[in-house]
Amino acid sequence: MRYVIAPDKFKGSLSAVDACRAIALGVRRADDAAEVDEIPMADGGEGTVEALVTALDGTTRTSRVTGPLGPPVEARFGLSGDGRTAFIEMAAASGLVLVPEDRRDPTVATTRGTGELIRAALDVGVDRIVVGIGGSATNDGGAGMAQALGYRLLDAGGDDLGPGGGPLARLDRIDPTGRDPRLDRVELAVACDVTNPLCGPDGASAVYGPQKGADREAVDRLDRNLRRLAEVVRRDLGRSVADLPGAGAAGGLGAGLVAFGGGRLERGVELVSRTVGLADRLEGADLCLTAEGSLDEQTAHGKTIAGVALVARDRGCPVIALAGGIGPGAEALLGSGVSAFFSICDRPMALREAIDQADLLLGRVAEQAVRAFRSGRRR
Ligand SMILES: Nc1ncnc2c1ncn2[C@@H]1O[C@H](COP(=O)(O)OP(=O)(O)OP(=O)(O)O)[C@@H](O)[C@H]1O
Ligand SMILES: O=C(O)[C@H](O)CO
Repeated sequence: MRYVIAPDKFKGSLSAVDACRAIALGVRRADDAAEVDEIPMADGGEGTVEALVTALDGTTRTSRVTGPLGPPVEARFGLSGDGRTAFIEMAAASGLVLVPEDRRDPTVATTRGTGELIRAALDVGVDRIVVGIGGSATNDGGAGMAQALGYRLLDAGGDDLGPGGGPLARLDRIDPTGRDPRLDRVELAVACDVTNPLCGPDGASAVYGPQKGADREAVDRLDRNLRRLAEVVRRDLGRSVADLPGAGAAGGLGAGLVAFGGGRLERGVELVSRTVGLADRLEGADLCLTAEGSLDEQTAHGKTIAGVALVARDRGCPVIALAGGIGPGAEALLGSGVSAFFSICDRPMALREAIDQADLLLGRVAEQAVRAFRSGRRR
């Protein structure tokens, strides 16, 4: 039988590549004639570059860029095997994981490093850039990225704004004169991990500000500032960005990539699925195994497992989902292409233990799931 293995990462325990490997071992134990296609998946957040580079036989490069709080970080980006497409993950340059918990502050954290990574990709001469956005430390609407790409964001006195979502309160006008002209020659595809709009109760600041260290007062201020940015963008650049689904991903970087880079926003898992050719690879497959660290109501709303299941359903391929933890609302997946889901935990255990043994546990449950599937088929 032919199996497609298309898991996301298990945050904190396994990368998507590791998860593929663990599941494949289990599948082969249950079916020694198994034909296995391993496709590491991602939703735009952390792990996106690794998944795409692996799926497309690409290579990686490292660039020294401005970190979220200023001091430089070494950030990795990917190139497809043919060198035509670059894969960037905003979290590599401007991610929350780069900032210790007690220093998280989206009023000062900047996306400048992400803009510098885009410049590094332009230096390579690619004609398409895929930017995965999510897992950010920032809430600056892509202002820092814009500055790295040559835009000037000016206050009423004609001074350039400093880094972060805070200074946007003083934004008076945007001067695009110094914009990197190479942006006109590339296609910018943006893989968003969420579909939130830029502002308001469902916007970037209100929903994701607190996890980045914003208190109530800061959330209100950041929300007003992003609204101001959207107004000035509309007036000076002629683009309406605030209400696009995904505009509020990565602290409004979604909106910024459309406004300053002419990007197109897409749900991350859909863009990744298309880029790795998931639909074609599912054609004629007997079973798809997908997985993610945690499976709950959110998963059903467009995260990796749900996205993989939709593509598989279109191809008539049954899907079994495996997860570290299963939370309330997971049943919603059963109506959208997932035949069954299982937790990898085979007895009551602490999270630490489940994380430490994730590859072993994942392989075991994959093996049992395939045994059950095959015995059902034989009847
Ligand atoms: N091996 C494991 N066993 C049990 N639970 C795990 C394991 N690995 C991860 N988890 C749980 O899954 C959670 C992370 O879920 P997941 O990997 O789906 O990331 P996420 O935050 O939903 O990712 P993203 O926002 O990038 O989509 C962890 O906080 C942990 O509770
Ligand atoms: O970075 C963030 O703000 C969240 O991951 C949502 O995109």
